[in-house]
Amino acid sequence: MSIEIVDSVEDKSFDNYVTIKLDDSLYLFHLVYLRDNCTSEKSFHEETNQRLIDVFNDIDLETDLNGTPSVEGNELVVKWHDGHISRFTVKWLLNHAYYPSKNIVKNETIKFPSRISWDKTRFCELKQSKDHFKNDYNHIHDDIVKRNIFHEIYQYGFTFIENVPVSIEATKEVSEIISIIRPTHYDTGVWDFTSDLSKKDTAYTSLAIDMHTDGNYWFETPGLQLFHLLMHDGQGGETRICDVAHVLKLIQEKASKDESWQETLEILTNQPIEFHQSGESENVFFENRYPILQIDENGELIQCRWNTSDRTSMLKNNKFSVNEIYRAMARFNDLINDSSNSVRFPLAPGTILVFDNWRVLHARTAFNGKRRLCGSYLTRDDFIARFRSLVFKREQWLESV
Ligand SMILES: C[N+](C)(C)CCCC[C@H](N)C(=O)O
Ligand SMILES: O=C(O)CCC(=O)C(=O)O
Repeated sequence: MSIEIVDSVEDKSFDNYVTIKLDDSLYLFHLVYLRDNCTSEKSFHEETNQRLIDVFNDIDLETDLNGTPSVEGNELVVKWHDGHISRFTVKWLLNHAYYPSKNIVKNETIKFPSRISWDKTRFCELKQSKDHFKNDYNHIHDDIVKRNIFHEIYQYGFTFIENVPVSIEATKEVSEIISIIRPTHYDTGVWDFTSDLSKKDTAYTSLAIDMHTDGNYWFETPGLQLFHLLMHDGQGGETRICDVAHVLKLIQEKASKDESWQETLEILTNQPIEFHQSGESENVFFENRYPILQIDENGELIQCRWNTSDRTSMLKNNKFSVNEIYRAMARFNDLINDSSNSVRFPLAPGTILVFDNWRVLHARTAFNGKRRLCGSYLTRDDFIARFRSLVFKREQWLESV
């Protein structure tokens, strides 16, 4: 595919551009964009994959954005008036084309596997199938490479790892294989708790806790959460989980047919709700800037923040009437607790449950007897970064940054 320069302006600073013809299509690149993204040794650090030239501080924006484009071999070459020379391959130009956009790399190879939402029926099908959620501690590194653990957490929002030694050490080991343990005031590492109110939170009691995500009172809510039951010599204490990605689809489906559900969706995705953690006198946490459901421009779930026990009693800076807010919350609560949308199972020593705390709600039934649960909060960025490096070869990724 050969490059043909169709048009260019080269002496008007930010307004400079070059229009090229590639494969019978026209693409326009502003010269400031090409200068900023020059891949020459002087402009870009090959090993760290970072810019070396700061286009805003290192060059004179009035004169150094002026350049003369030409074609040499099969590369677009820009000779800048300060003497610097940039060269761009056809693949780079197509991959970075933005006017119009034609991102050949991202469309074809640099996409994460799709997320797969589930209800109770789908959960049971997956759980009963022989090739889902059957990760084994003794083969954990194979299970990671065989596209299970990381893929299941990313695609389904949770997974199980079996045959884990019933210990804090093994739980820490598994946590650190998956991501980096997020230290908090509960514990700087793997937390190990029982119903002794050692921390002033109902998790440290034997009370039931309804469906919730943890850490809604933090700006940085825990990305993943990991549970490993160490022992329980009583009844109850069962876990329930629900996929909010699935519940969001149900709400969107209802909203597409019913105005009152449109308002419900509007409230859930736009009304900021306040959360707090005030049980500990020396640590009082509070966050009030986010709605129950954050969704992206495609209507996909970014994050759910829900916890009836940690929600504050304040509803003052409202975008909606209080009665409508409660109606919307009640509808959400009904859906997440609907037995067709949630599953219930006992945790068991030796089996780790790890889940996406931005997507999967969890709950606990009341219990009696001595119960010891350990686990960890895991950072989300490091999980996604490790997952990305499993899914993409670095060179694939480099072409798209
Ligand atoms: C997990 N661990 C027992 C350490 C803390 C539990 C904190 C629960 C808190 N109400 C929240 O929802 O964030
Ligand atoms: O005790 C459990 O099973 C879980 C407690 C809980 O929900 C939490 O720690 O967030």
